[in-house]
Amino acid sequence: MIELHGVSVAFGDGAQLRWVLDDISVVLCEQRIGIIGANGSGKSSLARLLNGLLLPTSGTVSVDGFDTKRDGREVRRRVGFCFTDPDSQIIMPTVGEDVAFGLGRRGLSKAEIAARTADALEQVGLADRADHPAHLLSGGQKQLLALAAVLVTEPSILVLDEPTTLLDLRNSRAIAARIARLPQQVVLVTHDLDLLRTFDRALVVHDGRIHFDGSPSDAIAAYRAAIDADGAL
Ligand SMILES: Nc1ncnc2c1ncn2[C@@H]1O[C@H](COP(=O)(O)OP(=O)(O)OP(=O)(O)O)[C@@H](O)[C@H]1O
Repeated sequence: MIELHGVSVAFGDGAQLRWVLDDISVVLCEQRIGIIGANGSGKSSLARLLNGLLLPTSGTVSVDGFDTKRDGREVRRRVGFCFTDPDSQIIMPTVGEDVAFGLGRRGLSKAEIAARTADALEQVGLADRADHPAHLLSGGQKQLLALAAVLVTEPSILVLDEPTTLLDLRNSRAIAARIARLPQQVVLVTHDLDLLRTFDRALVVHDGRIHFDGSPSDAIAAYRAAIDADGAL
C-alpha cells in the first residue's frame, strides 16, 4: 500500500522556484491504478515519488509503512519503476545479461541468477531471446525487456511511466496483455486511455493536483471536461 500525505513538490529555487505538485493526499491500494492528465500536469513527478526517485519537498510518501525519505532502500525493493524510454534502462549487451544485472550484489548463486533471469524473460515472452543483442530488439521488445529487468527483482508494486508511448498498436497491445497478467499491484501513467478499461481506479492529475479520483470511465470523462474547460481543444 502506498500512502501520500500532504505531498508537494517544487523544482528550482529563489525566483526560479516552481511548484509542480500541490498538497496531494491519497492512499493507493487497488491492484490496477491509472494516472492520466495533460502534458506537464505532474503525472511523472507523481509516479517518481512512489519509489523515491523523487522526494517530496513537503509531506510524506510511504510504501508498506516505509518512508521514501528515510527508508529508500526498503522502498526501492518493493517498488519497481519502468521509464518511458527503455533505452535509458538497458545497460548490458545481451537480453539475458541485462535482466541478470538487476540481481547483482544480492549474494545469489549463478544458478539462482540464471533461473530467475529465465523466469523473468518467460513472463514477458522473451525466453527465446536471452542471447540476443539488447540494442537490436524492436521498440516493443525493448519495453518488454525493461519490464523483465524490473520483474526479476521481484517488486511487489510496479510503477510504469507511459510504457506504450513509443509503440505501435501491436506492441502496445502486447505490453498491455503482459501488464494485465502481472500478479503485482500496478500504477500506470499513460496517455493511452484504452489501457485503463480494465483498471480498478484512475487518478486525473491537473495543474499539479488530483483533479479526479474514481473509476476509469468517470476519470476519462473528468479529464475530457477539464481539457474542455481550459479551452485547450
Ligand atoms: N527535474 C525537473 N526539474 C525542473 N522541472 C521539472 C523537473 N521534472 C519535471 N519538471 C516540471 O514539472 C512539471 C510536471 O512534469 P511531469 O513530467 O511530472 O509532467 P507529466 O504530466 O508527466 O507530463 P508529460 O505527459 O508531458 O510526460 C513540468 O512543467 C516539468 O517541466
